[in-house]
This record gives sequence, structure tokens and C-alpha cells, in this order.
Amino acid sequence: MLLARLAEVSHQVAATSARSRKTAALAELFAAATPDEAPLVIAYLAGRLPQGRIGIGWSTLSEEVPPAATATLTVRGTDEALTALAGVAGPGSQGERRRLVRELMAAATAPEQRFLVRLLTGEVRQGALDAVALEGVALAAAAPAADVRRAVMLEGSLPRVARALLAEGPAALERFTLRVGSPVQPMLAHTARSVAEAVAAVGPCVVEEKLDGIRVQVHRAGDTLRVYTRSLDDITGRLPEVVAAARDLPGDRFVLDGEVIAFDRAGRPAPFQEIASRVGSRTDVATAAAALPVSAVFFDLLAAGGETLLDRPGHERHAALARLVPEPLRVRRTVVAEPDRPELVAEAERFFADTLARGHEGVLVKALDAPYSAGRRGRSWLKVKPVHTLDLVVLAAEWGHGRRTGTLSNLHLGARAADGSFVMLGKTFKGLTDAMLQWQTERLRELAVSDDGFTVRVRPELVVEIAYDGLQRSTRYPGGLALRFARVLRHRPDKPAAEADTIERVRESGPAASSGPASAGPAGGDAGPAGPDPAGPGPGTGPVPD
Ligand SMILES: Nc1ncnc2c1ncn2[C@@H]1O[C@H](COP(=O)(O)OP(=O)(O)OP(=O)(O)O)[C@@H](O)[C@H]1O
Repeated sequence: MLLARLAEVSHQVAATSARSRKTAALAELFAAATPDEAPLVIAYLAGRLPQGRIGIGWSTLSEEVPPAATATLTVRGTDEALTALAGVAGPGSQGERRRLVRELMAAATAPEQRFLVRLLTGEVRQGALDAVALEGVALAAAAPAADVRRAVMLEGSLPRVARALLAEGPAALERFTLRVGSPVQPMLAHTARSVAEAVAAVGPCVVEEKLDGIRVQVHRAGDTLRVYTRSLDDITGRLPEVVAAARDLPGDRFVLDGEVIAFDRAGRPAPFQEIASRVGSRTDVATAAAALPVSAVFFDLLAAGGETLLDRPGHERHAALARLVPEPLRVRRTVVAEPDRPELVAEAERFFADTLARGHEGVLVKALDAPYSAGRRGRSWLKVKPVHTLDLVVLAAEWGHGRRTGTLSNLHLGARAADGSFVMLGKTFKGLTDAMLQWQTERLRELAVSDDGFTVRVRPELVVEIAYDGLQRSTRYPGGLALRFARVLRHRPDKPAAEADTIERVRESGPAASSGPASAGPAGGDAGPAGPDPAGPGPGTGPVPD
């Protein structure tokens, strides 16, 4: 397949808001792709490079190269060129990279060049497109979209499912079942504003502690034990305590879902950053484990014995979990079997208050009869937290002053829009500890696409969890909204930008307070629109030439 074809469809899909038209255009594209090309087509459409980071700066990309007159560059040829680029290392690598980029650009027509620049700077990045691509693949292969979705969640990979489906047709889907030892995408939750609201929405339910740690999926097949993260990375070697605990359970074939946390001496949960850095540390696991021992707390069971439990109602899965896992290793919970009885709702609210008092971040309210919808952010799991938080994407960062000189400090924050771009909602440098500043400076440098000495624009990939006091109307930011008193709670390197909060979710999360001097942002901070904004708000996703 020619890259020109893909670039054209990518453009069409971004330009139309009608989902059915997007799906139809993508179906045609997949029908024309060979099964082996499908994974690349999916990656490029979503703006992902299979090679990961390839270290090409904006200055290299902004060099003008005369475009080719006719389209000859293929999708596979592009992939080969990018693989070569990713492999360049050592002395002289800068020059060699420039040469390879020039060669690639010279083989591309003008529209292909534009697509390549957007792909390499992260501007195509449209994680949301994976959902439409899935429907396109289903249509191209004449398979029901729901069956393809399920296969993808169980396999943890749209590209692998697409390749099989395009090669063998719908019958290939039967192969994708839950297999012990092979991680599935975890079920996720929507947000509710209060326990009462969540219970009313969900019906008969259980209210569980929301533990603030790292999500893990633990697979045991005989003597083989594996621990996976939410993004399906294998972290078995980093969590000897979890492996040992799973080995002690009275079963030799199961898949558990839970959270890894740590407690201090007083029995209160350790801060998330400490757990994240413990779980993230690859070297010297024994020392890290001695400094901060962790334990897993389980809340779901996806398979036991030879049986898959995904389609069983939540209360049955829990009964099976209780047979396998002793109480101290299970999440605390309270059942609200009759949501119409106010005294039961009041009890759930007391459970929420008690959970917060014990240092946890909130609760999850889960429908008793809901199946486990792998990979879905369903309405049958609702999370309730006491503070407003949003997961936003860093679009740019400003160099700090004074104590913060040399660090990237003031973050420009954006929510996801339906077309895959990001809508800037404000800036903040609040809430960042020195360690967080160091970490984000390093990470953002890796993501940088331009630096004018004041603001560094970055590929929109780093998600941060932001607490804020409310929203206000804004004429300065493109969404017409700005965050009030925004502060960083934590970085979320485990969360892809495609899962950050959407601008619709932000709008739903609260009415905008009126703008004006009284509500125009925090004194001394710059989270609100009144703060210094020499760079201007801008949409934030486009690279700025250096
Ligand atoms: N009892 C529980 N049941 C399910 N998830 C839990 C529980 N306790 C803690 N969690 C954590 O909460 C997350 C569910 O919230 P959500 O689906 O919105 O993911 P998230 O975006 O990572 O949420 P957040 O940023 O609020 O942690 C899970 O991924 C898991 O890590």
C-alpha cells in the first residue's frame, strides 16, 4: 500500500465528524491492505511509531526537501526507513539521522511529507482512532464489531487481531480467548460525583475501597507466575512479594485483578509516588523491596481452574475470589443489595468516609450483576473521589525561574478532543516536589519538539493527574473553559494520552463559574487565565518552528 493512500484517508477521517463516514473510509483502506500491512496502518493512523521514540528534532524535520512528483513510497518502505533511523547511534549519529530523514522526505510527495512531519512530531496522535479503526477492520472483514472488540481486549492488541482477521476472516476470532499467562486489558471505571449518585446509577452494588497504587494482573499456570501492569507490561521480576503471595494461594490456575500498595508503620497507605518508583525500579529489586515492601490487594478473579469467569456476574466472581484469596489480601467492601433503602445508602456513605479517613483515595461502586468488560470504561464501575481530578496531557512546559531555573516547571495542560487533538485548559506549576520536577524535566526533554528558550513544546504523551477547585469560563483558552487552582497530584506514565480525560468529560464535571476579577485564578500562581501567559494559549499540539 502506498503511503499516499493512508495519508489521504487519515486526512479525510480527521476532517469528518460523522463516525459512520470515518468507519467506511477506514474499512476501504483495510480492505486494500495486506494482513501484514494492517498493523502498520493502524499504528500510523493513530500517530504511533512501532519503533517508539526515534529522536528526530523539529530542526531536522523543518529542513525543506523537494518533494517527489509521483507517489511511490509504500507503508512498508516508510517502516523500513524509520527502523533504520531508530537504529542510528554513536558518533555522527545526528548527521546520519539528517541524511536518512532527507532521503525519506525526498521519496515522499508533498502530501506525504506533510503526513510524515505530523507523524514524527506526534501531531497525528489520535489514540481515539483505535476505536474507529477497530470498526473499520470489522467492516472490512465482515465480522461483528462487538466480537472484534472482545477479541482485542482479550488479546490486548488490535494489530494482532486485525492481521488474523484480514488473513483468515471472522473464524479467526474464535482463537482469541482468555488464556492464563496472557494478559487482558483491565476493566476501567467512569466517575460519579458522590456515593449516592453512583449507587442510584448502578443499582444493586458493592462499594469497595479505591486503593491508590499500581494495578496488577496476576496469572498463575502451575509453577509459572506472571504479574502484568495495566498497560500489559510484564513486571514479575520487580514484585517478588506478589509472586510469593500468589504462590501460597490454594489454586494453581487463575487470573487475579488487583492493586499493589504499601503501608507505613502506622498502617496507612504510602504515597502513590513511592509505590510507583518502587514498582518502576528495575535495578536492585532486593534493596528496593527492603526499603518499601509492597503487597497486592485483590478485587476480582477473571479465571479459576480451567474456567473463564469474565461473563459471570460480579457477585459470582467475588464468591470465587473469596474461596481462593484470604480476607487480608482482598479489598474491603460493603454490599448495597437494595439501593432504594436510604439507610443502606447512608451506610455506603459512612464506608466512603471511613475509607478516606484511613488514607485511601476514594471508592469504587460496582454493579453486582455486571460481567467483567475487559478494556472498557463501563458504566457498571463508578469511582468516587473527594476532590475533583482530571487526567490531562502536557502540551508544553515553561522553563522555571529562581529555584526552579534549569527545570521545566509550568505545565500547559490539555484535554482530549473528539478529533484526537487536545484543548488547552490552563497551566500550573503547583504541587510539584523537587523529585517530580526533575523527573518531568527529563521526560519532557525526551518529548520536546521545539524550544524557544521560554516554552518547550512537546509531543502530547505525558499524562498528569490534576486536582482543581472548579472551572471558569475563559475567552483565553480555546475550549472556553479554564481550570481554577489547578495543581499536579502526580505523573501518570502508566496511562496513555488516548485515555486522558476528554473535553466533554471536563464540561460534564461541573458548571463553569463566571469569569471576572474575583475568580480569575489564584494569587501568585498561574493555573488560571489571569496568570502570566507570554506564550499565548494556542491549541498546543502544533509544533512551532525553531
Ligand atoms: N477496588 C478497586 N477496584 C477497581 N479498581 C481499583 C480498586 N482500587 C483501586 N483501583 C484502581 O483504580 C483504577 C480505576 O479507575 P479508572 O478506571 O478510572 O483508572 P484510572 O484512570 O487509572 O483512575 P485513577 O486515575 O482515578 O486511578 C484501577 O485502574 C485501579 O488501578
